[in-house]
Amino acid sequence: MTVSNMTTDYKSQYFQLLAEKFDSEEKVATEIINLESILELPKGTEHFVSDLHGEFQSFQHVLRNGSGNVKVKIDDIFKDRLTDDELSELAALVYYPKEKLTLIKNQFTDKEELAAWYKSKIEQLIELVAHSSSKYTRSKLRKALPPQFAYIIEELLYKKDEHDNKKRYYDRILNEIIELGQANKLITGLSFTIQRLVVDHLHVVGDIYDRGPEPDKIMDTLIDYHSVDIQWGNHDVLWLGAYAGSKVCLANIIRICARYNNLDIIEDAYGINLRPLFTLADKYYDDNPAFHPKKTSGKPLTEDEQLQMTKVQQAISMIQFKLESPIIKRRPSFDMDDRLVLENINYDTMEYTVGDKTYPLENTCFSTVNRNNPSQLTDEEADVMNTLLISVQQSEKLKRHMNFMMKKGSLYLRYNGNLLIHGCIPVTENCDMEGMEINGEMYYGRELLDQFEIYLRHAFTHLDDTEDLATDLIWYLWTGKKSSLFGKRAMTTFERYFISDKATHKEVKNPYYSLREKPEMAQKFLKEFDLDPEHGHIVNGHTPVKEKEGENPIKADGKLIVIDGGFSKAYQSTTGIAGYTLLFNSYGMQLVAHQEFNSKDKVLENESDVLAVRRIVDEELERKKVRDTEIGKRLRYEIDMLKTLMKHRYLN
Ligand SMILES: O=P(O)(O)OC[C@H]1O[C@](O)(COP(=O)(O)O)[C@@H](O)[C@@H]1O
Ligand SMILES: [Mn+2]
Repeated sequence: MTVSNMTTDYKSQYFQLLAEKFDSEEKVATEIINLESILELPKGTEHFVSDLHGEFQSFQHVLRNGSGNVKVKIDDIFKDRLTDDELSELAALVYYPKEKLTLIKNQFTDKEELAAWYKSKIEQLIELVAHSSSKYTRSKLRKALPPQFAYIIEELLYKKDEHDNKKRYYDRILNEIIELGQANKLITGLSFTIQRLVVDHLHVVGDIYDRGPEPDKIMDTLIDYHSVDIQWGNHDVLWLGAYAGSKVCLANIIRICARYNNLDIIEDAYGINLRPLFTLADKYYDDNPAFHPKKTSGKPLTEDEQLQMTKVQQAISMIQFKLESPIIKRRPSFDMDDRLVLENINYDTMEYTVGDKTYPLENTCFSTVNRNNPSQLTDEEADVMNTLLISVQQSEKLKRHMNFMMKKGSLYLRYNGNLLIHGCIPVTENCDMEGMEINGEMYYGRELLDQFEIYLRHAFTHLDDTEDLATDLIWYLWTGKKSSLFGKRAMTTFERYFISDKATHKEVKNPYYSLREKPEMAQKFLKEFDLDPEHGHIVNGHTPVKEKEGENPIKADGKLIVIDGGFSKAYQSTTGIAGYTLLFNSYGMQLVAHQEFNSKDKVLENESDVLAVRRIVDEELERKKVRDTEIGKRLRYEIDMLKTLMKHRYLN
C-alpha cells in the first residue's frame, strides 16, 4: 500500500465513523456549530516544566499551584474581599485540600462555626471554579468536575436567581451537604477541579529521573494527569535504555542512585533485588573518599550505611567502565575511542595517559580489572548484571512507567508552533547541522534526531536484544558526542573520580549552547523543524541557568527559553534560584522564576506562598484562540469532514 492510498483509506474510515456517530442532519449541524464555536474560545494554558530530577515534592507544589496561576485567580476575585491571611488560607486549601481540612477541623470546637466555615469555603471555591473555567465549554468543565458531585456543582455554578425564588433551594443544598458529612469530599473535589482548570496541558521537557529521591512518584502523578507530553531527557533515556536491555545504561542508573544515596528507588520503589551487587561490593571494595555518596537532604547515613553505599558505587562504576569498552569498539561511528578509559591506564604506575598528557590516578579501586583485558567483566560481575537485568525487565512498576514514558514521550515535539527539546540540536562551530553516521548513512539536524528516535523505539520493542545497534544508540544518546540530549563532547565521570586536575573534568559543550543566543540561529533551528521562524519559540531544559552569575534564561530576543533552573536540590547552589517554569496562555508566554518551592508544611500553616516572579517572554498582539492551536487544526479538519458529510448525505 502506498502512503497516499493509505491516507485515503484512513480518511474514508474516519468519514465512515463520523457518519455513524452523527447519523442525522440535526446531529451533524449541532456538532458543526459546537466545534465552530469552540474554535473561537481563548487558547488553553500550557504549562512547561523540566529537569524535575526526582524532586516530587517541589514538582507537586508547582503542579498544584499551576506555577502561581491559582493564586492569580484567587487574587482576581477575592483581593478586595478577603484579608491576606484569608487569601493564603484559601490558596493552601486549593493546593492541599485533604491536609488543610484535617488541620482546620481540629481548630473548631463549635459545630455551627465549622459549618459556617464550610459553607463560606464551598461558596468561594464555586466562584473560583466559575472564574477558572470561563474560557472552557460547559462540556469540558463537566469532565473536570468530581463525578459524584457534578450535578450539585452545576446547580450551584449556574444559579440564576434574579427573582429570589430559589435562595432557599440553594441554601438547602449547601446545608444538606454539610449535614450529610459530604463537605470535605466536595471541597477536596472542587480544589482538584480548580488545579486542573488552571492548566490545560502540561509539557515535561525532560529529566524526570536521577539525583532526587522520588522519580517514581512523579511518574505516577503524570500517569494520572489530565493532559501531558514528555520530551525525553538524557536521564530518562538512561532509564529507558536500562529497561530496553542495555546493561551499561543499567550500570549507570545504579551508579547515580548510589552516588545520591537513592538506592531505595531501585530496591523499594521498583522492587529490584540489589543483594547480589551488595555482596560483590563487600567482597572487593573498601572505603574510598572519591565514592562517598553526596550529601542529600534525606536522613543522614550511619557510618555503616555510608560505607556500604561507597562500596556499591565503586563496584557498579567499575562495571560501567568495563561495559563501555566493547560498545566503543564495535561502533566506530560513535567516534569514542578517547573514552576507552580502562585501556589508557598504566596499572604499574597508576597513571592515566590521554594524548600527550599523563596524570597520576588517585583513589583507585581496580582490584577486579584484568590488566591484559581491562574491559573483561569477572564471572561474578557478569552474573550480577545478568540477574539485575532480568529483575529490571520483570519489574511491573518500571514496565508501567517506561511504557508511559514511551507513549507520551518523544525526542522533540512541535507543538502550537514551538519546538520543545531537552538538550540541543547538534551543530558545528560554523553554524551548520552536525552530521553523524548511522548504519552507513549520514544524518543531520532533524533527520538525525528522527533516526535516534526510530532506533530507540526499536530497542524498546526488542527487549531481548542487548548488544544491537539500537540498544547501543540509547547509551550514545546518554553520552555520545553528537547526542541531542547530552550536548557535550565527552562525559568525564572517570576523570572526576580518579584525577585531581580539574582541567580534565571539564565537559565541553556543543557549539549549540553559545550559538543559541543569536536570534538568527534560533530561526534557523525553527526552520529546520519546519516551524515558523517569526512566531515560533524553542524551549530547552538540560543546562542549569546560572541566574546568580547573570545568565538570562530568555535568549535570542525571546525566541529561545531555557527552563532548567534546577528543581534538582543538588544544583540549586549553582543556579541561585529554585527553578523555572513557563506558561503559555492566550495572552502569550511568561517565564516564572521560583525563588523557593514553599514546603507543603509552610503553605499549610498559611505562610503566604513566596510569589514566583513572572517575566513576559512574548505578548500576543491578538489574544490566541483555540483556532490557532494544534487542537484547533484537528477541529477544523473535523469540521471540514462534517461539512462534506452534510453536503453529500443530507443536502442534495
Ligand atoms: O553532578 P553529577 O551527578 O555527578 O552528574 C554530572 C554528570 O551529569 C551530567 O551533567 C548530565 O546530567 P544533566 O542532564 O542533569 O546535565 C553530565 O554531563 C555530567 O557528567
Ligand atoms: Mn539533562
